[in-house]
Amino acid sequence: MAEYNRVSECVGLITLRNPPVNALSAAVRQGIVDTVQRALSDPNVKSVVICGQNGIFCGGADIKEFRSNMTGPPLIPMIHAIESANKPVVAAIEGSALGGGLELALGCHYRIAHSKARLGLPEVSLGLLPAAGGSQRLPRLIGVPAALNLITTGRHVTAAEALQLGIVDQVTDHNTVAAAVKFALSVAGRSLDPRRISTHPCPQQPDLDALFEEVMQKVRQSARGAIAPIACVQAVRAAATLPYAQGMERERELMATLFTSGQARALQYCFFAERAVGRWRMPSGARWDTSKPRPVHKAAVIGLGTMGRGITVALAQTGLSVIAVETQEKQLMEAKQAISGMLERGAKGRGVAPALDGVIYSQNIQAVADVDLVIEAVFEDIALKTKVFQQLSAVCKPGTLLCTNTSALDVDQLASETPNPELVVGMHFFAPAHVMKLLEVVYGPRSSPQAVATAMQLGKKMGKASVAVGNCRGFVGNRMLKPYIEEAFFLLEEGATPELVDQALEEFGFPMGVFRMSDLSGLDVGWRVRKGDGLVEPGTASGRSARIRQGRRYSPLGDLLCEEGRFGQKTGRGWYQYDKPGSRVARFDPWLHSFLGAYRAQHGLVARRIDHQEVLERCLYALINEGFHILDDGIAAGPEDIDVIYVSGYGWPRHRGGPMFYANMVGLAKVLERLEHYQQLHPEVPHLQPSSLLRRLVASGSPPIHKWGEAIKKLHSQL
Ligand SMILES: CC(C)(COP(=O)(O)OP(=O)(O)OC[C@H]1O[C@@H](n2cnc3c(N)ncnc32)[C@H](O)[C@@H]1OP(=O)(O)O)[C@@H](O)C(=O)NCCC(=O)NCCSC(=O)CC(=O)CCCCCCCCCCCCC(=O)O
Ligand SMILES: NC(=O)C1=CN([C@@H]2O[C@H](COP(=O)(O)OP(=O)(O)OC[C@H]3O[C@@H](n4cnc5c(N)ncnc54)[C@H](O)[C@@H]3O)[C@@H](O)[C@H]2O)C=CC1
Repeated sequence: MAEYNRVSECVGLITLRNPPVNALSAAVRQGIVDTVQRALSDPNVKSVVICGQNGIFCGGADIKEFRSNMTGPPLIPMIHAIESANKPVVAAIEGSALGGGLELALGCHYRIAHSKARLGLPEVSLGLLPAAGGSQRLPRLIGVPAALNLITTGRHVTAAEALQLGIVDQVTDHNTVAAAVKFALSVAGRSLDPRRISTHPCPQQPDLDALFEEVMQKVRQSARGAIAPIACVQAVRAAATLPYAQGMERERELMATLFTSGQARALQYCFFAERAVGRWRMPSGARWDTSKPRPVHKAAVIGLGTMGRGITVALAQTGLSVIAVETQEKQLMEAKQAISGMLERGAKGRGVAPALDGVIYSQNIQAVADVDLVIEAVFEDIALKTKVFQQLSAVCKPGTLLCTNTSALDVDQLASETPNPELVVGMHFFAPAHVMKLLEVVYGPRSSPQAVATAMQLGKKMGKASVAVGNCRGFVGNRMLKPYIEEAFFLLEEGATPELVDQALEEFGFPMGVFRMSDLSGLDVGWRVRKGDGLVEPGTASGRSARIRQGRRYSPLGDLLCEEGRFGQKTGRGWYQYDKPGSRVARFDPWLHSFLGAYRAQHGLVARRIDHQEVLERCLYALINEGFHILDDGIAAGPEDIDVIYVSGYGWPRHRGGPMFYANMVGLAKVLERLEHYQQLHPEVPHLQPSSLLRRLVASGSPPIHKWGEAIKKLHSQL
């Protein structure tokens, strides 16, 4: 709703009231229509101010309404009525003015913002465009290049940048509403014609065609198949080339296509999923709203290799004091230099001072005695980690939380080696840890809810998409990756090439296909794990039996490449070749292709034609199938948890919503049918055996994804 008051005798003050972000629900839109009419028809009112309650102007359209029958007054005529008003209307912007919220403000004649406010048109990140006139008014106000940048990226700007761009007229450090009321009084009676943005022509822009061509090319490249950024460019082009009314018609047409698209559904699902994972719950019944995190002021990182360095930076950037411990002197010196460099570069990007003094370096584990939380990032070796955890238990003050960044070791086993297993959780960061958004917080049966709450809160403070997951081999992300990679290897054996597999996955929207990714992260990583699992054998045996290990189909292709010293980018050779070690541009490698040919001949495999559809079905459905096992096992609390992990940590295209959302879109029955089909063809591949949860969901009528939680509970209670 919107509340109306008369202040300073002749200013009509309209306050949007719809916590928490004053989204433009039907009731709020109705409230705005009614109160604007009231203010305009009151002869005592000379000017109008629109603000939002609780320090936030407006978070835009109510996204939850998009999936329902939208009722209430539409935004476009509402904003038009404000712009056409014969009394000045001033937007008093505190907190955020986003999407429809900024479009509302652009319909006002003046905009005053608090210095801490943020403004933006983030619709593109929801698969939409600013379709309440935003795509037509913003270019008229700030010019085509700046508007293109804001609308195609959806980025939020600070009040200072908004002032510089000309989006707002004034920025205040004081009470924004008071400043806006004062301003509204000062402009009462002035001509409003120059203030109606829709009546302006777009500022002249030399060589408009070249500009749009260049932007379109860039946007197509970065969009990876997303359609909204392209529609945003087309809408701004309409603003630049057509009269306002025709531009609005184009905006409507483009929005009509986007609004009902699967991509918009996927992106809006991601928006809510990212928030839902913060409301974590454990199988024990412990949950986010009943578990109080401990305060963390001082933290420690043990082991300053690749991961420890990034984790130290991420912690220091949140303002924590960090004790960084590394036993090897040379490593310590290198780490110090690297961490300082990362902190300086990060601070420069954010226009703040680097937190160099926030990090204290030591070679002695005793230095961590008074920290609140430790993150261990030493070599992936259970004996070493156990020793470190025992040392930490002896050194740290009582109650210190002990976290491990292990990627594959058993968190429960580590916990059981300490006197206080309830204080142990996994904090699984992804490389580079100060950049990658994802954090898996891994709890064991003995982890206390407070320990989980503390790690989750710390993750949030570091700006991570933090997801609480149960303990199992590979946790959620890497466990699902295993069948995906294995299928890619099998496809090579059967006739595919790394280029074909990667192209299919990249066209689907992954930034890199599985083989380019493997070259980037290093083939030796998986090799070490497979060796540890006893799967690697000398590469001389041939025939089918050589490719069955531990009772299931196994492809030794990755091992054979490693035996050749082909570890990927770091050695300049892997699934592709590179100009030199460390180079990034993957090139076709004739050696690899003759190697594949020889390998198939040795094993009696006849190459067949494999198309993109088979690549996608086998790699993605195998991964999704594992996701259903994970849900069935209770390792992830819901499909949103899996999807957030995949979108924020594994390059799953956001406009496809995550693997479980994708399965829901494709149709569970179809996923099941294709898995059954491939399982019949490859009976020695257990990960193609459809999960019993998938079967049961299909049998129960394939409920939509938001009902899976309920359905799983019901299915489990029937077991
Ligand atoms: C605002 C924020 C920056 C606040 O952040 P923070 O404080 O961190 O809080 P959060 O945890 O993010 O949020 C708290 C809580 O609020 C919920 N929420 C936030 N924003 C919204 C929202 N806009 N709608 C609903 N709910 C919202 C959030 O989910 C949390 O709740 P929880 O999930 O329960 O935990 C931050 O929240 C933020 O960034 N919000 C989103 C801002 C945004 O993206 N805004 C843009 C929205 S889209 C928009 O505005 C588009 C338009 O206005 C266009 C309107 C046109 C629509 C007309 C449809 C016409 C259809 C065309 C068919 C044509 C047919 C034909 O003609 O033929
Ligand atoms: N590298 C990656 O991409 C990822 C690694 N991980 C996990 O993070 C952990 C660390 O991995 P990396 O950083 O890659 O290893 P790394 O080999 O780069 O660094 C490990 C560091 O620990 C130091 N160290 C060893 N024993 C120590 C001790 N007792 N006290 C203090 N320092 C000690 C070593 O000197 C070395 O500098 C491993 O458990 C790994 O599985 C998790 C996610 C991703």
